[in-house]
Amino acid sequence: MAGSNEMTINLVVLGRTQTGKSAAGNSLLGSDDFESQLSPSSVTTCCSLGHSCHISGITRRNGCELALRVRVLDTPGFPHSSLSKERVREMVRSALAQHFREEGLHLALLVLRADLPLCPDENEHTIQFIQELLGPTWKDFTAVLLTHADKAKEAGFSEEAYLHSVSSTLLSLLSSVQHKYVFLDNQKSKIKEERAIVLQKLLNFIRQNKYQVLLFKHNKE
Ligand SMILES: Nc1nc2c(ncn2[C@@H]2O[C@H](COP(=O)(O)OP(=O)(O)OP(=O)(O)O)[C@@H](O)[C@H]2O)c(=O)[nH]1
Repeated sequence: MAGSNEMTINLVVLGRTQTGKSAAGNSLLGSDDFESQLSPSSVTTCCSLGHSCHISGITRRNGCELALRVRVLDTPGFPHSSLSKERVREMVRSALAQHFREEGLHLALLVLRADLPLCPDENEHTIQFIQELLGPTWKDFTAVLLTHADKAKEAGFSEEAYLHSVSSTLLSLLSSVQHKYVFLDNQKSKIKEERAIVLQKLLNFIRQNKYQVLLFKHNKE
């Protein structure tokens, strides 16, 4: 994960199609690596890895500034408009093994839209999908990324008011991942300061989990 004065964090974005996974990946990387667009069918059809350049001013170790490097694996959504659940799962599993086999995965980001309710059936399928991918310790390695925070704000919700109004399904999901969640406005988060705030929150989650990583084995497709 780290040289003497640098640190790399490995992330994967997972979730339903059109929730803003690719946009979130771009926000975290500060780039346009991933194709992100509004579409009536799923845009992302394969996994791809993007990495940021070295970012300064985010984190320190023993009083010394570390250059942070972020790697993000973008994935096709689940459910997907043209790929089966099994196909998406195998593609993601194989990409996790290919890209994070040596260094491991620090954090999976479950991407949900803050402006849409999370319903029990959808939640159940998503959790099952993540559990199948990450295994029994998935809760330690998962944080929720609430995209479209701008829309929730436009509708008059502060973060606090939002959390008072959300479905019990989302509240219980947030509780099961030890309240590791971040609101994200993908329109704004390429701004340096906004991006730094989000990255610092993710680093705190990784620190809370003692910098542990999930390792993946190659499996024959
Ligand atoms: N207003 C707003 N729009 C967003 C936000 N995040 C994503 N979008 C828009 O949502 C649409 C879908 O975003 P994508 O990044 O392509 O979503 P995805 O989950 O990768 O989509 P698929 O690859 O089709 O599964 C695009 O038009 C984005 O600009 C956000 O935080 N706020």
